Amino acid sequence: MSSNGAEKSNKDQLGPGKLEEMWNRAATITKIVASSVKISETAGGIIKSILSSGDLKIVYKDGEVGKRTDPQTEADRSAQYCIVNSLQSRFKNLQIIGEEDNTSVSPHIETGYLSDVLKLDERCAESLRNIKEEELVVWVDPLDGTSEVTQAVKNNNTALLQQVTILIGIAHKGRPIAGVIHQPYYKENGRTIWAIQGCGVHGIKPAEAQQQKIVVTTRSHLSDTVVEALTALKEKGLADSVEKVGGAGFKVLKLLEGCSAYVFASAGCKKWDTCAVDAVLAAAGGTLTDISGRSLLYHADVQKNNTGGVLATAPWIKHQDYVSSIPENLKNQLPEFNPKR
Ligand SMILES: Nc1ncnc2c1ncn2[C@@H]1O[C@H](COP(=O)(O)O)[C@@H](OP(=O)(O)O)[C@H]1O
Ligand SMILES: [Mg+2]
Repeated sequence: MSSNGAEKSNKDQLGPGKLEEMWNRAATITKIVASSVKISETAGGIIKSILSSGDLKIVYKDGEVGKRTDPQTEADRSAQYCIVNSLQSRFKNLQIIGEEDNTSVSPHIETGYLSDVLKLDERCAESLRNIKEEELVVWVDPLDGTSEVTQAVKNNNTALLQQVTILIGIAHKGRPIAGVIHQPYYKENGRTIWAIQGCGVHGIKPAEAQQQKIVVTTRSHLSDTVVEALTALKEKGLADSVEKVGGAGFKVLKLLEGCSAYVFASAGCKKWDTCAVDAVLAAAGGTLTDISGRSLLYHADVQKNNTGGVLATAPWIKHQDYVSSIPENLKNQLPEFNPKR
């Protein structure tokens, strides 16, 4: 499915000459984000079509039978193929690291892009505009919330599907500078949220400060350490209630919609789960670190697991209040993972 829908509608509005001129003038980071928005939406369509077939072709990437926590479906594989190959076909020197193997029974390439991103190009700082393709690392989670997908299909619980997101994060010198989050089951047609450092967040209006402090956490990877962290936050008045929802992408969207913090005091979350949401949340004024308050690093050779856990807070929250309230013994159990650079 080479869908050129965005290009077609862009041409209608701007004319092909103008569009080409904008593309040629745009910085590399702008072009990658403009393409990633469209690619994530095409990957979302692929996921929807596989899920509607009901045949997920599940394999497990971990554990003994009966204890497995890390499933992979045909939707994960096909979405990954589309994202990685579409980006690579246009940006040959990009380093791309995806959650899944790059195989699929139904290969799709997307060549379109969103012209609205190009319109923001001039707002990009010169330091970002000068970054070369080969200096960037792209972290791809083709389907965040895979456990929720398998349960949604098994139990015919379609409400769980809104927790699915597609995440494309772009890092430079180990820090996230841009991100795309596509939520295919948001209302009828899905939505895409994207951000480039210094150019704001698009596709959502971040919520203002709230009275209630609602903390979001995992629904499928709960552990004793997560429970201990949540208990400590409740005692300090930083968690009036707790919502268990799937996926790093969906949890950060909840932070942009009024929840106060995303707490995962455990080690299973990976760099592809956090890179895009780290960039989007930072652009909105929020913060994502490990549970000890250390920034996460996204160099190509970094350890993939976020062994220090994940702690993210909404734009209106003082991040340090949450960091300080996590018990020290938990911080010691989830040690520093970042190599000294
Ligand atoms: N113990 C664990 N084992 C495997 N993956 C884990 C995990 N804990 C967290 N994750 C990954 O972190 C992401 C968010 O998890 P959660 O919804 O539990 O907060 C999920 O990404 P995927 O859905 O892309 O696999 C999930 O697989
Ligand atoms: Mg994920």
